[in-house]
Amino acid sequence: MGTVTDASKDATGIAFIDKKVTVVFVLGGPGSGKGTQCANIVEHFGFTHLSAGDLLRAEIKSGSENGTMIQNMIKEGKIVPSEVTIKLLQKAILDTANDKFLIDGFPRNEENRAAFENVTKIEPEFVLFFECSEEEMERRLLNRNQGRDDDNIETIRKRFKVFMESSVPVVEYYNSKGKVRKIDAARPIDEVFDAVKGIFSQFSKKAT
Ligand SMILES: Nc1ncnc2c1ncn2[C@@H]1O[C@H](COP(=O)(O)OP(=O)(O)OP(=O)(O)O)[C@@H](O)[C@H]1O
Ligand SMILES: Nc1ccn([C@H]2C[C@H](O)[C@@H](COP(=O)(O)O)O2)c(=O)n1
Ligand SMILES: [Mg+2]
Repeated sequence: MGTVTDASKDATGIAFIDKKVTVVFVLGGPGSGKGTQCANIVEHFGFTHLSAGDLLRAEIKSGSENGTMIQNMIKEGKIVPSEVTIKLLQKAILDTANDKFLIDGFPRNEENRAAFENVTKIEPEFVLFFECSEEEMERRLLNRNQGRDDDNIETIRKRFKVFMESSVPVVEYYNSKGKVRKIDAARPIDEVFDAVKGIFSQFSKKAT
């Protein structure tokens, strides 16, 4: 892991990422199975999974000064300002002694994408994109039963709208750079992972 000194910290006190890392962005609609497949990739290929949504939910629980703002935005299905999310991602990357990261649910809009690139100078290796119909995603979210504030039909519909309007353009941006690896995520979990494995074959398998 790279050395972090005061001189390498930015104006917000967060250190620059001065270690060489491999980053894969994992994108897809709400409920497309990003978290489920990231857990499989971690187990088989030794990546560290950073879910932007999980980091934001942990920030709410921690009692941070941004907690109420984040909670309100998540309840409304809106995207939290990039500076907040990027700071959490930077800290997680620096605090982890691994050099391979799955960044799940980020970048969610053009602001996320451009700010991450400007601040961290990290280019993703590729973007893993889970494609699934809204009908199937809605069914999965309503059955998830993890007590998430945003897994109710009203917020789910708002999340779908934000995904189409703000997140799909980010996928299109990376597609124009030849970086998107698209997966049919409507199939059963094991079949989706078979397709994911093919894409990750360039990374060595974790020793068991
Ligand atoms: N291929 C699949 N077939 C059926 N159910 C699935 C599949 N993949 C995931 N699920 C289930 O669907 C629900 C949503 O999956 P998951 O949490 O992985 O989605 P997500 O893309 O991370 O969603 P979010 O964006 O809301 O965090 C979970 O209950 C999970 O067990
Ligand atoms: N880059 C991000 C990622 C997530 N959020 C907020 C808004 C999402 O609806 C919510 C849940 O994310 P998920 O767990 O479904 O990936 O978290 C955000 O503002 N910015
Ligand atoms: Mg998730």
